Amino acid sequence: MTTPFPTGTILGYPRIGRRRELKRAVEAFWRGDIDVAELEARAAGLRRATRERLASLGLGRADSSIPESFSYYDQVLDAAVTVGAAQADGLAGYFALARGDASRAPLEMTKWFDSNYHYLVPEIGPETEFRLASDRLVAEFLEAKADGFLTRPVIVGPVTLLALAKASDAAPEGFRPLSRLADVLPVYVELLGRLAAAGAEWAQLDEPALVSESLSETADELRAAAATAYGVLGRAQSRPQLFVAAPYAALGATLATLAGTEVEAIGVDLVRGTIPAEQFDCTRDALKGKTLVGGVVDGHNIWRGDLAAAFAKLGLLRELSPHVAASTSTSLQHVPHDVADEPLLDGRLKSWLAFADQKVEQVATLAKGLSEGAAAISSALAEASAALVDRRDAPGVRVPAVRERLAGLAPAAFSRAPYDERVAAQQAALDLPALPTTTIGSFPQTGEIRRARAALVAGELDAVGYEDAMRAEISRVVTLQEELGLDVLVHGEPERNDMVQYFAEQLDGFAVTVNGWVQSYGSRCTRPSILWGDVSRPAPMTVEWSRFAQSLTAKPMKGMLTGPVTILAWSFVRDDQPLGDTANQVALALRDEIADLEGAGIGIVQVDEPALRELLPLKRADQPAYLDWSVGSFRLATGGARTETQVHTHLCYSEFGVVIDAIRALDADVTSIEAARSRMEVVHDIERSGFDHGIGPGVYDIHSPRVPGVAELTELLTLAVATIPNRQLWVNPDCGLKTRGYDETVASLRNIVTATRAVRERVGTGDAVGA
Ligand SMILES: CN1c2c(nc(N)[nH]c2=O)NC[C@@H]1CNc1ccc(C(=O)N[C@@H](CCC(=O)N[C@@H](CCC(=O)N[C@@H](CCC(=O)O)C(=O)O)C(=O)O)C(=O)O)cc1
Ligand SMILES: N[C@@H](CCS)C(=O)O
Ligand SMILES: [Zn+2]
Repeated sequence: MTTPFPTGTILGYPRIGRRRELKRAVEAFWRGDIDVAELEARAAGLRRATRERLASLGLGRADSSIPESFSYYDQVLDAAVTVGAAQADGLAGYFALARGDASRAPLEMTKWFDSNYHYLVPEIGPETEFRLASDRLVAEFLEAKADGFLTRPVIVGPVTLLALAKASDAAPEGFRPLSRLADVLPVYVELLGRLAAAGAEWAQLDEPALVSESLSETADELRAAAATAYGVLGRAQSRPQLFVAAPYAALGATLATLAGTEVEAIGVDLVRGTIPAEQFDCTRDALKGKTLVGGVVDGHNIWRGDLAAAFAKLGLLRELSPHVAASTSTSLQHVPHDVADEPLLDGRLKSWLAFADQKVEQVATLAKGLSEGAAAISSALAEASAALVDRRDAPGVRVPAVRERLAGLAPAAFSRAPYDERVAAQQAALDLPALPTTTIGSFPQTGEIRRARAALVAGELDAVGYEDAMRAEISRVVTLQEELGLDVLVHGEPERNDMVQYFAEQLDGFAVTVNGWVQSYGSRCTRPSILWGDVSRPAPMTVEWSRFAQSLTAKPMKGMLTGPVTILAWSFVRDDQPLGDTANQVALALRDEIADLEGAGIGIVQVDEPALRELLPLKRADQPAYLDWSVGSFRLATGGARTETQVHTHLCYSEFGVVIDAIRALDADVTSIEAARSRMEVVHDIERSGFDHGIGPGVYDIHSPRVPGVAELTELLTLAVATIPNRQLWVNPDCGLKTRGYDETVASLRNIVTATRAVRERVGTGDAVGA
């Protein structure tokens, strides 16, 4: 006797904890403060609290509507470990895969679709031996069952796992992990068998790869892989009913492909995607009693949204299948826990918002509407609609002065002097050697710095005391860099809680949260700001810190800003106007900041855009328009810089090749990018692309506690100088140093300077770009 799919569910829930309990437990384990049993006990406590919470918000205890979506670090790593594609000896071994240890480098990390979450990239080759190597998913299901919950285990599906993996070092040229699909499927079959034996009635397989057009596989290849995979899993002898979820964009023709297999439920993202009318006929025939799970509540964003419109979308789905369920468009891992947990947010703003818990309630409301009819939820729909109207007309949402300034911009505002002219002017203004060394901006955010900020927030330290502490830290960092012999210095960003939130706190049009933590990767979290109104800059934001830092040294001090695209990407952004319009408002604020930095004697300004790749739409047809506005907003921010001001930008977590044209179009004088984990593979992309501005491929992987040795660094730099003209090359770490400790940072930077000097001697001292 099979049970139907629940009428309301979510694809996943935040796992870090309302007060970041998981972060604290995992980091305590890494420090050796607690043992593995204590870590497991705390994680189990968190899972229990989550199930209870979800039940209290309206999901059922016994109908498989609560997803079992916990992870100690990352869901892709979990799937890789489960099928034996990554070897982990216990939890310590699992974390070593993620973070590296004395004997091995960590797995590469990259963006999860178009979110600000990062997953670990499994390495799979012809030699990979798949086997069911972990029973964690079964154990967590049984843990829930023992507490009286019938939950729905969630795992990354086989197509996505392989499509996101990279070829192992041992693999021959051109090898693609997806070619191992037939070999990994028996492991999934075995896992499903174990889940069925444990009593699971439904299992969820996450297959976001099926919606992406940014992977190396074509849509046809992914569709064929889906047909194979779910053909096999659907025919498994003993298994729970299968729910295949395809979040993050439209599933397109693959919906019909999945419908043609024996899976029982299919999840479609109806926030980012639609089902075109022409697909209706063929899909309706194929669906044959399957449940269509409509992702109509936005898992990406925190707006309360148009609940009536969401309900109407579910009504349309009913034309395809009589079995329709309401869900979130993606896992809720991308949003914070609870609006009610924000004591400092303005009440009116709060009424426009829905965090994870409110979204669960929205799903429960929609499910009630599906079961009992629209009349049963009419007051909830009307309240959500009223909040939308209130938001549209509220003060600050549309500010005439901001809009008039943007409307009056001339095309010249988006361009600087020709590059050659800039190189000559910068050469005259700066005195840099070949292969100049620099860092990306932040130095370690020590406990002392964070405690000082916490004390300021708590009112235990006044503004003067806080500023003194930050100035002392800046002085230490400047002295350290001079001692190390770095060429272009930074002030270290100690005063920034986060590279986006710091700016959001000072710009009009933004609100910030107190407890709105969202997992970024592993134990690291951010509190994305809420961009709700028109943006403007009431006062300079960074100038006094940079002026102070420059006063301490004769070397050039880089001013440090976060670019408009990244500020948008890492905030929750208003959804009532095109992103490009909002980005240009932020850009104008940054443009004014750059002018003020120049006025304070700063000759190099870095405008970080690590999220440029992240917002790239998954569908190719949408990419040109995105690149147009994103590049445009960066150029608007930097277009007012003087010819002799050297504009840097920095990107991390991107496959450089994918955004090379956009990087070129940014027209920054110098671009630093992440490259160390992939052992400088990127220099070949740079060479092939003919990129001719300054470029700093990272030589130090700052996501790992490992200190790179002089020999290893020399090897990386030798590779770089052999491939890229010396005059273009800069030497820097992959990214900022804020997550590292001082000992490893000092040792690594010392090695970088030593290796650079050795390579400089070997290659001669041709001028650097802008030197
Ligand atoms: C560079 N990246 C960033 C992304 N997104 C951002 N918004 N910002 C980024 O920098 N995305 C991609 C990448 C990689 N991602 C990250 C994300 C997060 C971190 C990180 O180190 N996060 C910190 C929290 C940072 C922060 O907000 N700090 C605040 C609050 C500090 C705090 O926790 N205070 C304690 C009290 C103090 C104490 O006793 O220690 C408390 O509240 O309990 C601050 O500094 O004021 C994290 O810990 O997760 C890195 C890369
Ligand atoms: N300037 C920032 C960039 C991070 S992507 C930092 O150094 O932390
Ligand atoms: Zn970075």
